Amino acid sequence: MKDAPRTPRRPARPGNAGSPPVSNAPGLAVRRAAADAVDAVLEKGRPLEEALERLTRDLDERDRALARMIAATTLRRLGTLGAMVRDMLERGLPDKAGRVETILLISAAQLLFMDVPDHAAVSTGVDLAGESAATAGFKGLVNAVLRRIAREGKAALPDVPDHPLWLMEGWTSAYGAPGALAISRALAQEAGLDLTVRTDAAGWAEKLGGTLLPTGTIRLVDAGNIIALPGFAEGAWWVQDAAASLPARLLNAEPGQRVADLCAAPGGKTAQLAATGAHVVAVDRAAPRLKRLTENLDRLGLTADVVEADAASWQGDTSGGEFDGVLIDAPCSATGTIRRHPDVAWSKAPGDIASLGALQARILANAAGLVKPGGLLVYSTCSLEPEEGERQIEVLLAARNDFERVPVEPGEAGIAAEWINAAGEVRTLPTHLPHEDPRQAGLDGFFAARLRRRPA
Ligand SMILES: C[S@@+](CC[C@H](N)C(=O)[O-])C[C@H]1O[C@@H](n2cnc3c(N)ncnc32)[C@H](O)[C@@H]1O
Repeated sequence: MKDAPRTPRRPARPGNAGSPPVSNAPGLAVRRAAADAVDAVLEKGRPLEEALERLTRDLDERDRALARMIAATTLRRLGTLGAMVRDMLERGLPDKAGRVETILLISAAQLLFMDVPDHAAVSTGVDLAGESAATAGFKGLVNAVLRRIAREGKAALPDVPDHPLWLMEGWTSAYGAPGALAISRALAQEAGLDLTVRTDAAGWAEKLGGTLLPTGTIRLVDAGNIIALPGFAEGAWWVQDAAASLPARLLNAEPGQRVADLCAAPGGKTAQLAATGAHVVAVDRAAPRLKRLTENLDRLGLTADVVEADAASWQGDTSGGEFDGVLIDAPCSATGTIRRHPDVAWSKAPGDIASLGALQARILANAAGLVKPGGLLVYSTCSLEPEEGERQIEVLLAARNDFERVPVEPGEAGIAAEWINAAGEVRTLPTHLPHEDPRQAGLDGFFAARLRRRPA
């Protein structure tokens, strides 16, 4: 999803040469992994999940989950944590402080936002500083700052956005200043787990103890181990945010129709389309992700033709010419999914929006040629940035006067009127579907437009 070169967010740090021996004190390996994962995101632009997989390989399941929670919480609340740490460090940190800042951030995340005893958060932070020659000299400072945060921090959380300035500026120009702040606050909350079911959504909601949303999605809070939940093994449902379930439904695919799902892996939308009885061709350029798509379809007992190809140049399969429907779930910045992937806010840079936008335009232009006259084209992204959504459709419609929008109607697929923009396109926001319990609230930020190729 991201090919652009990264600019390190902070200067590279000295290595650990000559460091004191690495300790195996309880809880320390977890914090070390969390700190390394945060550094991998902030300094190298690596995806958090990829970094954690590598760094937590030797931990047991419980410690892996704790390391993930510490790193994700740190990234989710990074604006607040950074401001707090800076406030507490009256004279700032010298350049040679190495990763003292990361140690302070992950420890403050535990103190302020997690159910970790204060003494454990402070002592593991101090021990972590003591592990490296570059940071050992700051143990006293780490101890003092963390004790002060434990004492005073919760009552004095800085009121700052948790997301980088360039994203806040983009959201302000798209959604207004109050809208951008509300989006940032909503994105700082951890999302519940949403499931799309094949049939009997109400019955499965009851069996799983979840809430049935207007879109037909089941929302779970504290779901635990997904594969142990009823219905997983028999393929009754799959994980998919409520907003992510909308684009495929806008295609209104019917049994016997030929439908192309471009940028299909790992197959959440392919499964939806295949479940309608349509003949689905699923296209993606990433072979490992297509393998996951095939495994997912197998578990669900669904079938699709699977094609490894570049959607910007794929000319269709040989079996039947143009398609009744084409869905594009384009590669994008994924800023709409920051609740679930807090690293996205910090691993992306403004240049990514431009380069992804260029790829999206090429895929959209090619896909338009695959739709038969009278057929539908749905274009979607999980991005909050209009450059990856609304602007792409404007450009396509300016170039292809044989296409027109088919506006989305309120109530269609459970879509609320406030999720539809003036052009009749879906624009969901993390502030939508409000609920007093933040784990029950919100939608991923998605854009979806439905177009028809005019009949010949
Ligand atoms: C947002 S994800 C798709 C999610 C998927 N539709 C689902 O619902 O599970 C975007 C996908 O686009 C694929 N992709 C990126 N560039 C592509 C290209 N030029 N051609 C085809 N697929 C591409 C990526 O491999 C990735 O799987």
